[in-house]
Amino acid sequence: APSKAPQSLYDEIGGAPTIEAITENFINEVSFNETIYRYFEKTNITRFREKFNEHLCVTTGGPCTYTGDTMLRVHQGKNINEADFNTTVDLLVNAMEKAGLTYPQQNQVLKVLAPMRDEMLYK
Ligand code: HEM
Repeated sequence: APSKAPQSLYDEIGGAPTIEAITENFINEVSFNETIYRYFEKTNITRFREKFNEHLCVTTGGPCTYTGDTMLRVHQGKNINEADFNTTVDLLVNAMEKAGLTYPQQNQVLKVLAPMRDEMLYK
């Protein structure tokens, strides 16, 4: 039998509805975390939702184009420290958990995001 092409993580987790659920959960998590919410006080949430969603779609191998700014540019001037970065990752993990991703699926996402860390810290 012909072998099937490997499914992307995007397809495996349920595609667009799941990505949208993660984004929505993440926004919710941030809004309940005083320390991290502080960074987002002046943020246009409509834009953030759209760009974060696209970014997550691309991160999971989905059929999207990211139209936002680079991670460096977006987080520049915020002087994000390691503790706050780690807290934000925890919030993202909660968001993925609540969207039904398994532990290995969550780790796959974090593995793709990990190299972007240096573009965000202390800029
Ligand atoms: C875990 C890795 C992270 C990813 C993948 C990520 C991704 C993104 C994306 C895609 C945007 C939207 C870009 C755009 O509008 O063009 C954004 C915006 C933003 N991010 Fe992150 N981010 C991460 C970590 C963080 C952390 C650790 C903080 C702060 C503690 C943070 C604070 C912000 C803020 C405040 C904005 C809105 C920018 C603004 O209002 O000017 N992000 N991020």
